Amino acid sequence: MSGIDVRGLGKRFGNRVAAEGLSFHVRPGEVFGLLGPNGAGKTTTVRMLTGLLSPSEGEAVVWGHRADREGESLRKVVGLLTEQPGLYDRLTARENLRFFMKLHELDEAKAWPRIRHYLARFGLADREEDPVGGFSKGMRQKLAIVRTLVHDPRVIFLDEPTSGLDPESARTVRDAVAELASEGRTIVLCSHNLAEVERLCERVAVVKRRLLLMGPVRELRRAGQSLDVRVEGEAERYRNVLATLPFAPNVLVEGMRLRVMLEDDAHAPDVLACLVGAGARVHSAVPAQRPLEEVYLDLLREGGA
Ligand SMILES: Nc1ncnc2c1ncn2[C@@H]1O[C@H](COP(=O)(O)OP(=O)(O)OP(=O)(O)O)[C@@H](O)[C@H]1O
Repeated sequence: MSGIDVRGLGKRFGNRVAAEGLSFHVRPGEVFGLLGPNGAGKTTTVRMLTGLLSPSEGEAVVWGHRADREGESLRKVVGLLTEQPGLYDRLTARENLRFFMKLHELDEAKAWPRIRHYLARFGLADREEDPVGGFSKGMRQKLAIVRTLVHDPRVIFLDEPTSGLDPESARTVRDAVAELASEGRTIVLCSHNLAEVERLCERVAVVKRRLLLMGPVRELRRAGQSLDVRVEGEAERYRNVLATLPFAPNVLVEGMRLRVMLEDDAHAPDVLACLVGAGARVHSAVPAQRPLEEVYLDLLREGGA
């Protein structure tokens, strides 16, 4: 089966629970975001899904291979970009890539055209013969991504792929990620860059040992929608009257502005009627979606231990 299927996956290190009860499915062609604060268990999860760590509970099937039992066949279909990709400084870019081609027992003649395509894609075509020791941080990161792709993996795990890249290089990487997904590959992106996750991922899972929330990015943002109202005079005086509404919206006040958090935007007219009924002169009312970052931080504040 293609994609990733995770059921009740968990890992303990001694008494410490790094992950528990994780269940989710990622489709082919999907870019799936794995979010969570430091120490939430993302790396542990990725290591289990790539066969590097055996789970304490549950199971994962990655592109048809049981992650805990079929390590060898799994490695053929999975590419992993870790946070600190080890490249050999004394070797050239080409020698580094050849080393990994050998590990994967690839037919070099067949693989090079594809690899050269990626080198060109990431602006490294003319650096093939240069020792990696002289590469900038960004060039190393891009070479590490090319290395992740040497064996043409169907499932790609990317841990902070744009970390240390300048905006232009970050965009090249984002475009490449979208392209790889459009070719039908499954991509799991671990990132603390929520704007990037918002741009690239269709769905995200927020983890903190367990799964706190999972869903399409669009829906998560909708859950964080608000109505930004500008009134005449101090907005503070309307705070109490809004609190009497049956759906009791959460209200932030700043000068003449009220930010009214709504669970359902069908309540927006009730909010406005209530304000006008209380004598407010409303200058503007604009529906706004909160950025994923705010929704995420709220979730972690409220969220499970
Ligand atoms: N090999 C290990 N031995 C003992 N504890 C470990 C080991 N690997 C991870 N842990 C623990 O498991 C928990 C989850 O760590 P993990 O690295 O998976 O988090 P993360 O979400 O990837 O964090 P970050 O965003 O900081 O990279 C942490 O408490 C960590 O100390």
